[in-house]
Amino acid sequence: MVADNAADSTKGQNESTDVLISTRTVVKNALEKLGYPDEVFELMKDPMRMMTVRIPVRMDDGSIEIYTGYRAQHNDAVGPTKGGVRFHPGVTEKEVKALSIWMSLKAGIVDLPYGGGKGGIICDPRDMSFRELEGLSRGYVRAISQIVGPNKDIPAPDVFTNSQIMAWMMDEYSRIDEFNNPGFITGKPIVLGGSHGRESATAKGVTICINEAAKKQGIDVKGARVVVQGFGNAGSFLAKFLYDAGAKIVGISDAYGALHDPEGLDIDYLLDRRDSFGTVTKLFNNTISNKELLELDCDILVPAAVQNQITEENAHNIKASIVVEAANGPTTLEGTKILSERGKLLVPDVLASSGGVTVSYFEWVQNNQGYYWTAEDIDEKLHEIMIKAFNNIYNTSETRRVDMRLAAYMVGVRKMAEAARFRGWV
Ligand SMILES: NC(=O)C1=CN([C@@H]2O[C@H](COP(=O)(O)OP(=O)(O)OC[C@H]3O[C@@H](n4cnc5c(N)ncnc54)[C@H](O)[C@@H]3O)[C@@H](O)[C@H]2O)C=CC1
Ligand SMILES: O=C(O)CCC(=O)C(=O)O
Repeated sequence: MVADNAADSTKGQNESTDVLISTRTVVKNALEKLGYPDEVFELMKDPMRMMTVRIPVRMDDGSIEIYTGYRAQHNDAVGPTKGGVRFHPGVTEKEVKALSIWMSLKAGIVDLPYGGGKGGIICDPRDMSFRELEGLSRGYVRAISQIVGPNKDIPAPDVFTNSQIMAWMMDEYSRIDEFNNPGFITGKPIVLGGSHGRESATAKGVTICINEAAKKQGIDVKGARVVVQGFGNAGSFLAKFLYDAGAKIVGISDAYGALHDPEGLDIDYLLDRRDSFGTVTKLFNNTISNKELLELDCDILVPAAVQNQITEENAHNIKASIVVEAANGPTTLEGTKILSERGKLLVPDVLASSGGVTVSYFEWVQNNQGYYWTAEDIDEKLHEIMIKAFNNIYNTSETRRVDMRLAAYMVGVRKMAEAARFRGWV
C-alpha cells in the first residue's frame, strides 16, 4: 500500500540531485507536518559543527600527497553524534553534511541515544597501498581528534572503509588519549572489541525490511526475483541472505558494471571471487551497465551502492514492485515521487539501512560495559528493533497518508526536536 498523496515528501523540491537540498526539503516537510515552528528547521537544516581537514600522507614513492577530509556533527541534543567515514573520490562537503542529517534521522527511527555524524575523505583507496591507507587513516584521526571521542562523536565504516581501517583509527586515537579506547569507534575487528554481527548488520536490517515489505505487498521472498546494486558490505551480505532464503538474485553490480541471469546468479561463487572493495564484474565479459541493471524485470530492487541512482530519468522504467534503499540517498525526490505515483512500495534509506548503526550502538554499549554479547543476542535485539521501526513508519505512513520517506523523517526528527526543545535551544 502506498499513500494516495504520496508526493508529500517532495513538496518544494528544486534541485533533485543535490542531496543536501533534497534532505532539507523532506526535513522541512516533516517538521511542518508535526507542527514545529520554523526555528526548529533552521537548527536542523545544517550540521551544528563541520570540520574540514587537510591530511598530508607520505606515499610509497617518497612524495607527499595532501588529502582533504571532513567530519560533520549534525545535532547532539539527544547524545553524542555517530556515523561512518567514507573514503571515495566523489566525497563532497555537501554530501557529508547530508549524510550527517540522515544519521540523526536513523538514530531517531531506531531510538538510539545519539545524534548524527558523518565523515569523508576525498581519495581513491583502490589506488592506494596498505601502508598509504594506514597513513591516511591515522592522519585523519589526528586531524579530527579534538572533536571526536566515545562521548562526543563515534565514527564507523562506510563506503570503501572496513574493520582494518577502524582498527588503525582506534589505535591512533588510543595513542593520543594514552589509554586503550575501543568505544571511540565501531565496526572494529572482534579481537579489538568489535561486535558480533556488525559486519552483516546493515544487510540484516535491510533483509528484515524486505521481509516486512514483501508481506505487505503479498510477495513471497522465497522464489522472488531480486536485483541488488552494489556488491560491497551492504550488497554482498544482502544478496547472500536472500539467496539462502530461496530468492532468485537475477542481477548484481559493482562500480564497473553488472551481471544478469534471469535464472538466478550463483551468489556463493561470486562472493568467493569479489575483492575487498566489492568488485567482481571485471572477471566477466558479458556484463550490462548499472543503468540497465536498475531497469531489469524483477520483484524487489535494492540499490546498495551510491546516491542518485533512481531519478526522473529512469524511475518510469523501474519494474520492481518493492524498492528497498540499502544505500544512503539512492533515489532522488523526483524519483521518489514517480515511484510512489506508480504504486511502488519504497522503503527509505533512513529506515532500511539503520541496522548498521543499531549494531554499532550495541558495540559501543559492550565497549563501555566491558561485557560482550553473543551473536544470538545481537541478532535477536536487532530483529526486534527493526521490526518495530518498520511497522511504526509503515503505520505512520498509512495514518498520516504520506509516503514512507516522509513518514520516516517524521519519526526520525521528533526525538531530536523534543530534546532540543527541553535543552532550551529552540
Ligand atoms: N557499511 C555500512 O555499515 C553501511 C552502509 N550504508 C550505505 O550502503 C551503501 C554501500 O556501502 P558499503 O556496502 O558499506 O560500501 P562498500 O565500499 O563495501 O561497497 C560499495 C559497493 O558499491 C559499488 N560502487 C561504488 N561506486 C559505484 C557506482 N558509481 N555505481 C555502482 N556501484 C558502485 C562498489 O563497487 C561496491 O560493490 C552506501 O550508500 C553506504 O553509505 C548504509 C548504512 C550502513
Ligand atoms: O555504524 C555506524 O555508526 C554508522 C553507519 C553509517 O554510516 C550509516 O548508517 O550510514
